[in-house]
Amino acid sequence: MDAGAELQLDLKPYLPAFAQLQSALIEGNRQLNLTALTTERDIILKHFVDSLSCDIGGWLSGAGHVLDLGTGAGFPTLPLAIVNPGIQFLAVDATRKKIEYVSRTAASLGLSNVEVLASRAELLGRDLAHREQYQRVVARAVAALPVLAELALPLLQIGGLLIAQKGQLSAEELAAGQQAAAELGAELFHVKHFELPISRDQRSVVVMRKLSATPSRYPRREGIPSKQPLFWGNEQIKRSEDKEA
Ligand SMILES: C[S@@+](CC[C@H](N)C(=O)[O-])C[C@H]1O[C@@H](n2cnc3c(N)ncnc32)[C@H](O)[C@@H]1O
Repeated sequence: MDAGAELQLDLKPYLPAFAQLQSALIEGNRQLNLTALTTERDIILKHFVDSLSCDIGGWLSGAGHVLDLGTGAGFPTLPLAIVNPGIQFLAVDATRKKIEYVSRTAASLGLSNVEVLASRAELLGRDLAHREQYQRVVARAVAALPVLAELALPLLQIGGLLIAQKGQLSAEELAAGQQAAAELGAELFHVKHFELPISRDQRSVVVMRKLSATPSRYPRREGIPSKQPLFWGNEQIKRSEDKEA
């Protein structure tokens, strides 16, 4: 079974770049402990193919600038940048050593469409150079939906889309995410549940669309969105983390 074909992608022209990315990740992991996934199969399926599934609905088409919030070791940015040379990606993470790794790896792959920034979403969301500047924000496995909504939606232009990649998603989390989106000037636009090719792991992509300017009181200061999530109790967060563990 061709995992790319299941996502309706012809990955053949990009295989050399993905092989190089895999070597960089294995090497980077030795020094920096970047990922728990270390077998070739897991890296290809659960990092590369999973990252590419971010665009399973074609939501990146027409986007010039995409911000990847909480990119970690460069996911989904690096796989997406390989297959979308016409889109400019800004990979953001709070952890500097991860961002330095992403920067080195993008340079070694010759990906001129990747820029990086070590910062927290709560700071960028209050910085006019970034607030309401992006056509798309992507985020894979970063936070519960209501938390992610507060971190990401202030960064979107009106009409822009947040594309959130999740593992299993409860109805409770989705409902809280929908309420948070409304509070922040957005709507729940689309939810797609699917299985990863080959491994058949459950995945969901949640898309929110920005409808109006986010009220200036959001995002709240660093750490508050995850400590006191909008419309979502700490007990619920704990249960959702237990389920993902
Ligand atoms: C579980 S990792 C996921 C990394 C990557 N997206 C992936 O799918 O492999 C979550 C990442 O989000 C980053 N992060 C969490 N909260 C953040 C915030 N408020 N601002 C910036 N980065 C954040 C963390 O540093 C971490 O690297």
